[in-house]
Amino acid sequence: LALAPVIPPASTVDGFVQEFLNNLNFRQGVALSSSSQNDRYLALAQTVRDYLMARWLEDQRAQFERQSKGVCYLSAEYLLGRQLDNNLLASDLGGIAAEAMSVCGIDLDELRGLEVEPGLGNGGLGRLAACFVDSLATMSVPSIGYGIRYEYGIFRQTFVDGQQAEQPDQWLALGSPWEFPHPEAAQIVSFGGHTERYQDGDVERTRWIPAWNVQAVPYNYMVPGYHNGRVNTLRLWSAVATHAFDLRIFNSGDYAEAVRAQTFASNISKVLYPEDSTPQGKELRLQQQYFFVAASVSDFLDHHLADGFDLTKLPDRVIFQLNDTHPVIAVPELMRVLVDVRGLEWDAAWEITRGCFAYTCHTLLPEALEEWSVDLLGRLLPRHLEIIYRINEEFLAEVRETYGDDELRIRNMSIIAEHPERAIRMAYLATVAGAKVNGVAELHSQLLRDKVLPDFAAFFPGKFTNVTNGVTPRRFLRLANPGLSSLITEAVGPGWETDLDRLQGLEAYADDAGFRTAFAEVKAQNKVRLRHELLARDGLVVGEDHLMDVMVKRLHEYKRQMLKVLHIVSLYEGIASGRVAAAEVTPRTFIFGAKAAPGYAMAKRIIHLINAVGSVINDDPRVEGRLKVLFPPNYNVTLAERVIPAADLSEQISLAGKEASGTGNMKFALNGALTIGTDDGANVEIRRLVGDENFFLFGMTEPEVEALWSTGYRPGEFYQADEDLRRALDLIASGAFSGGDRSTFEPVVSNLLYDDRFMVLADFAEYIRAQREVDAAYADQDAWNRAAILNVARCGFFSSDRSMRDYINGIWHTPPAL
Ligand SMILES: CCc1ccc([C@H](C)CC(=O)N[C@@H]2O[C@H](CO)[C@@H](O)[C@H](O)[C@H]2O)cc1
Repeated sequence: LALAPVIPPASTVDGFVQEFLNNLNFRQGVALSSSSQNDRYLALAQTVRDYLMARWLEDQRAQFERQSKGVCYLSAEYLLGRQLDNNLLASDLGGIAAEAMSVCGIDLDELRGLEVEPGLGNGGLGRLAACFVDSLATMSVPSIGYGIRYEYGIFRQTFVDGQQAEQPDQWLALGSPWEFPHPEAAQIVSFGGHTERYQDGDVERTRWIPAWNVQAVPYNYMVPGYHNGRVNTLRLWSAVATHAFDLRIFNSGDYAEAVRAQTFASNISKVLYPEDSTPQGKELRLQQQYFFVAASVSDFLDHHLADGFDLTKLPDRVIFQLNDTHPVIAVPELMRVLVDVRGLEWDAAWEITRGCFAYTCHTLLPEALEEWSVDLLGRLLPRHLEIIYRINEEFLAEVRETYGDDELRIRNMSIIAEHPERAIRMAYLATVAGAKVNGVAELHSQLLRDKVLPDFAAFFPGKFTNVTNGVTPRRFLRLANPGLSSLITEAVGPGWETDLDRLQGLEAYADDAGFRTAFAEVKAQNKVRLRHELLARDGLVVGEDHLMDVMVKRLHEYKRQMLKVLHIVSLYEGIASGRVAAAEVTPRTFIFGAKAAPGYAMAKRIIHLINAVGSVINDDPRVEGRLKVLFPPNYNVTLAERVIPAADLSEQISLAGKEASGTGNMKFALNGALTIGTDDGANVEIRRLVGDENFFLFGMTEPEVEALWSTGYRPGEFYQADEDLRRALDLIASGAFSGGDRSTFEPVVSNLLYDDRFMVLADFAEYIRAQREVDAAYADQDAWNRAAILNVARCGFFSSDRSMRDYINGIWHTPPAL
């Protein structure tokens, strides 16, 4: 019986109904007649799980048996989005489920609306991890995603008087049907304490005497492949105390003390840090990083290697991909386990370790590169500090061998920064230990080599590479845009979902008037759907037959939401002043979606300004029907799936050299929106593939930005020289959007006039020029739709499956196990 295969339920409507009712009755413990909507949703989720379970268990067994090389993706964030529809799509059960639910008198649509998305990430990095694990499963690549099961994900954003307010994200409150706890596979993770040397025969060894421990309890999530019968695992760790409750203290009446250990421990996986660019250097953050990394490394060594596995062969068995610097403490952790626990020699252990890691950098902002103070790291992880010191010593010895006593270079390349305080440069540690280091778009990887880590690029020839990001076409095209998906299938046949280059087949249809009409109809339908969504969700009214001008991404000054605001204010000022006839302005609805890190004051002011501008414009009869500014709160994956298919214009307007890649830009292009953008991140590759004529390029290039910066950038000069710019800034400064109170947005205006680190004023004129081209182009709907179809046809490259192929061929060497 033990070896008997697990039989999934019958893939028939009756089979599904039976399974559903079983779950409702026996798992939820309710009868259909008395069941709540949430009971029905949970039972539905459990039923879909049951259909995927057999594949999952078989896959786990087969992966262990095969012992072929696999990927362990280490990420502090996974922005998964809702699971129900994706799992129904992957298992091709959508039709059966809808029918089965109607047999039970249930509206599947209502149930899918109940799902709370797991917001276990901030933005680009977290969503990319989710797209990558989806592609790895769909490509049958042996892999495990490891991360943290935060009790509270990214905060829920609401607006109070137009200002961002944050509420805790209680995503687990109504149960989480997609997770499987495995307390039996818990790992012990230690912290603090000290190290001591001891003699082991003629070998001097080190042992770590920790001060305290916690348990890491794994929760498994299914990652189903698309129509390939495969299910990979995402294992997220939750922290609990080793001794949850002290009865003796409880009986002494000190209840808080009795559970202090539990509270202390569970704090580790309590909440996601909402920063996505500036590390706060908080101890709890380092605890979180070490917690999931230590649990993951031990989990893999303990549960995924065949008995008697020869650890020197580990690099042929696994690659740990470091999703930015957040999991880099895994490097000294593997060294500790190999040397202190498994008893290997240092050199043998280092040989293994540097063959097992690769590092992806996701940023260009110097302030986003993590550094941990030697004090903090030494106190929390004393053994790891020792190991990092030795790694650095041996590395600098090699540097010295190559360059001699070039002290400046030594200091510049040292993993240990000396000023302002002694700190560990985590990006340097990742680069020294990683077999490969990659950026996430060609320009980004070039700048990594030339500007961010030039010494390392010179010292480690062949180590630096590029893998341009991608997005999963299952969620962001097939699921989010069913209208366009069926048009594509009609045109190029089925199968493009797992072979996105087949979109090229659409090229010919760009010249087919009938297809253009059908395409335009789909876009119009998606706009109607969004109109209903925003009205129901936030009471926001999308303009009829408006150009949908969309900017959705985290709020950050380098992404330049302020440039978008100045464009809107400039249009409004033109009409309000009577200088421009309203009829001359292309009717536009501007949609913003953006969360600001709670501690990022300027970002929060800009959110306030966007809402303030919106409420004035939306209530001004002079621009009625011409300009609309909508800012639905709490932008997340679910809202993205609604907004992106309805967009005409995708705003990718960061200062050149600042956005590592962007992935929203890819999702918009694949959904038939045209991009207005700078030559930054992956915009460069999008423009190259879709053609200059199908892309609205503007602004300085990265070298021009460098040149202007180095010659001294004086934003005030641009203000003086550009009348439109001056009028727009003056209108904001006048208090026109703050009830006449000039002080409200003064900090935003003066920051642009006297600092403007991301050169909003310098690129304004060019941006306005490009926006006028957009107006002109949009006036010819047929030409616009032709360009939009060509964007879809030429963006198959931006599938995360292609990204995975690049990682597999260039970094991991983990061929699919078919
Ligand atoms: C420690 C604070 C912190 C947290 C997250 C991050 C991330 C690296 C920020 C991030 O999400 N970067 C984005 O990663 C995407 C996926 O590669 C890129 O497409 C975006 O350009 C990049 O901003 C930096 C610093």
